[in-house]
Amino acid sequence: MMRIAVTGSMGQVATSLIEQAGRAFEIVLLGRRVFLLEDRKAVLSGLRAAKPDVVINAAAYTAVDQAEAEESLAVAINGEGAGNVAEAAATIGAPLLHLSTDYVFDGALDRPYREDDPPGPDSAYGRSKLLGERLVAERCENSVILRTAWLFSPYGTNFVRAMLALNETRDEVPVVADQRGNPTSALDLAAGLLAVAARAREDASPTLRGVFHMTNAGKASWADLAEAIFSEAAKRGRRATRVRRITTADYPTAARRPANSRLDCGKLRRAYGLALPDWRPSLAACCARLLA
Ligand SMILES: NC(=O)C1=CN([C@@H]2O[C@H](COP(=O)(O)OP(=O)(O)OC[C@H]3O[C@@H](n4cnc5c(N)ncnc54)[C@H](OP(=O)(O)O)[C@@H]3O)[C@@H](O)[C@H]2O)C=CC1
Ligand SMILES: Cc1cn([C@H]2C[C@H](O)[C@@H](COP(=O)(O)OP(=O)(O)O[C@H]3O[C@@H](C)C(=O)[C@@H](O)[C@H]3O)O2)c(=O)[nH]c1=O
Repeated sequence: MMRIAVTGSMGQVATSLIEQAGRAFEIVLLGRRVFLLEDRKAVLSGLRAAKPDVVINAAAYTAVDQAEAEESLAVAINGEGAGNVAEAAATIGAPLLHLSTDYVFDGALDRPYREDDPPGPDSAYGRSKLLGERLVAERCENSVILRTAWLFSPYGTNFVRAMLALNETRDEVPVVADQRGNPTSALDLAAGLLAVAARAREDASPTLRGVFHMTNAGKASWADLAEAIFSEAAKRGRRATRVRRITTADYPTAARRPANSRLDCGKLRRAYGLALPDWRPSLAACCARLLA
């Protein structure tokens, strides 16, 4: 059975990988208790001891607003830390799947971003993730960098869980309507990552390496997503919370987020024959679980 070492034991993606792997893949979780990404030697000895066929780096500093005040920590984990994982994966000879984000783009384009569009992050989190992409590409040729976006799942911290918590007490919630992206189920993403891992292990062709976008199909603004979440809640007899559609200027945050961060996933479909489904049924399934 294929053995996959996953960094980030309690994270949304790591937990979703465990759920989707079932009995088909053996997942070895390497959480913070095993090593910190910043600790180069510990990363190498931890990955060496795990003896994986493939490594998935799902660990990261993901607190977007907090990163503005802690950029050096975000860079140490998402930049240098990702580089440490890449160096270790190259040393042990395992292909690496590394996760990155739509926030590497500034959001000025008015179409979905392609892999070769120039990045230009406006946030500390985005800059730290872009450095991670560069170090992974430099230090591990045998790597696949997968940019995803707007993750939701029954696990961890995410926008869907935040909205369902607000639904318990609020009749109306203001939500920004002028940032557009691709809401993505971490469970759908995990299924896609396992398919990429299996293929990447068998086939080292250059067309299967490099940067790829992987999100659910379909776009939304945060306000659209909130409306869909509250509609799922109302269907199940919960409060009918309304969304007040506001602008980014009406909702000041420490970090600047892209106005458009939709990702074009055509390259993944052409190279790997993979496309994730529309976000709406996956959102409904996630809400059904959280509201059960
Ligand atoms: N969430 C989102 O909306 C998006 C996420 N991504 C990317 O996807 C990946 C996974 O994200 P997600 O699962 O949501 O993240 P989470 O925040 O849910 O989990 C991240 C995990 O990283 C681990 N971690 C944090 N700091 C360190 C450290 N210093 N050393 C080792 N491990 C550490 C933690 O592991 P432990 O459990 O052991 O404490 C934590 O559970 C990340 O690369 C992220 O940038 C990309 C786009 C969107
Ligand atoms: C909670 C809340 C947020 N918002 C806005 C703030 C922000 O512009 C937007 C999203 O807010 P959040 O802070 O929940 O999401 P954010 O942390 O920006 O999510 C990002 O996380 C990182 C890890 C990624 O890589 C990105 O792809 C993306 O998923 O919604 C509202 O308008 N109303 C609200 O009640």
